[in-house]
Amino acid sequence: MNSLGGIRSWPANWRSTTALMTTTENVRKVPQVLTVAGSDSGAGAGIQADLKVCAARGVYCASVITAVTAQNTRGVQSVHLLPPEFVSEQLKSVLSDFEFDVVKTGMLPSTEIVEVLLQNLSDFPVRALVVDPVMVSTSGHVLAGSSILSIFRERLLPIADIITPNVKEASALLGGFRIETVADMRSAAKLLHEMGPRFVLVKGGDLPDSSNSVDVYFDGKEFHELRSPRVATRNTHGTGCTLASCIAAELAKGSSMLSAVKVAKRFVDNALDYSKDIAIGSGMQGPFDHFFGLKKDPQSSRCSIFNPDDLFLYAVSDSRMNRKWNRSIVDAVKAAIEGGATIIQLREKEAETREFLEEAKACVDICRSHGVILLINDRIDIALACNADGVHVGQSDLPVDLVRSLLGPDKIIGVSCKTPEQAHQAWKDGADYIGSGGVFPTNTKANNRTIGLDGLKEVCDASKLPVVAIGGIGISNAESVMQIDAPNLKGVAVVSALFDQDCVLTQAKKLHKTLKESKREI
Ligand SMILES: Cc1ncc(COP(=O)(O)OP(=O)(O)O)c(N)n1
Ligand SMILES: Cc1ncsc1CCOP(=O)(O)O
Repeated sequence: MNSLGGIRSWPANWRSTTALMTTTENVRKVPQVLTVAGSDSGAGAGIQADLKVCAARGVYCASVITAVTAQNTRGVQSVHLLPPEFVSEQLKSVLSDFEFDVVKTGMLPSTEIVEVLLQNLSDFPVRALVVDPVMVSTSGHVLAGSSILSIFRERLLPIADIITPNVKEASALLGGFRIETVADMRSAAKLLHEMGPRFVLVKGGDLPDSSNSVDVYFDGKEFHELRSPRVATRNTHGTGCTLASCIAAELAKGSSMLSAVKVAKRFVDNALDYSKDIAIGSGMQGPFDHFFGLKKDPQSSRCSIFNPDDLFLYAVSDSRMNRKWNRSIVDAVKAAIEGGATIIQLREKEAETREFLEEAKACVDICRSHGVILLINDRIDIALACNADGVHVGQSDLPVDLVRSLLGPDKIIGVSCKTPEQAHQAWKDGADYIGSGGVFPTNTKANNRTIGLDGLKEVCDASKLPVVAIGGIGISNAESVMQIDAPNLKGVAVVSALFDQDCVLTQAKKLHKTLKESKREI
């Protein structure tokens, strides 16, 4: 928090000071979040959603209730505000006892309740504050009126680490600022940032006419547009609370802010997708299932953190090239990420196991701090030992179904496929994506049959999984790959175009720009 005192070392000391540390022998400190929000009797949003999200993400969550709503899938029938003194009693009770890593706020329905929250946060400082400025329910019911706007602007936002308004809330906080486009969202994020929060996430789910939902993240210097395909479902009640409490949970576990936001967005997207057909209640806004990640059905619930758009610029490392250019894997990976790589694979064919493990661990740290996925080529043992996000295997490596049983439901598995039959098998065996190529001739992999753009298209057409193209791809031909007519082709995987180059950072930036200018964007 910015000015209420307490620990103010974000983000440099964040990892080292939080979460999971053993305080004395046999005592384990569990990451802890406090949610200060309203109760939803239908349990899709509010306190109930926050508790479920934290449980699903492995974080303890305590709850201070500000209001009780009579609410179901048809809407909000009635709201009962708790007396501010009693909200204060609850706050004192838990803040004086627990060591919260993060406080997350939801429905703060009156100025008096915001006042008691501010007073208690001043008395009991916490490390981070996530503010979801809840104002109107999904069904259109006002949950916090315009009277709270000035205390939000003047006193709550300045001490928030991140605020997560939707476009209507952002507009209200900015006195009616019109937000109709992603460009408007960027302007709004900038103006909100000037009010004092360290990070701003403006959620664009309510913007019309886009097949993607775009959220705009601003850290005071840089913007990130986080896109995901819209899920056609009535079960969207509670998405805002879920996103904010997942951010809080990930921060409590030690994530950087960008990583927490990316994981939270994927969590919401995957929960919506998993739950799109469930039927709870008879109204227009159904709840979704926060515990999809715990289900064991291999086809539907595996990839709790995998977003196919991450395949956009897939950087595959190569030890020979790093040696040739005299740089470490870690430096190469860092430069690739800084240049725009959206996923990293360590493909170190000649590395000694022990040395590879140490390098892989360092790369995991870098990737986590940037919110970028890291996969290991072929080596299931290294992937498990360094807790990578998953593996990429070929047709002559361990079979995918066995890899899945070794890695469990949450890890990402990619598999190389040159034919429609292999693509179908990969899906049946529980892979998350396929890599298809060599699209063009390459010197990086010996004796590798080239399948061309036509072969790639055939594989994409047959694949139920997202596809990334590989083999001989670089700045000069990336556009021709992205322009093949295949909606599941999500990006390109490259080795030499990034790593057999003088400057990885420059090449990654150029390739990222080329891909963005070609047909598909994330
Ligand atoms: C994204 C991606 N696609 C394909 C490959 C090739 O993997 P594989 O067939 O296992 O060959 P090797 O990489 O082991 O030579 C890949 N690595 N990444
Ligand atoms: C690993 C792999 N699998 C198919 S082609 C290939 C090599 C890709 O390397 P480059 O991007 O340098 O052509």
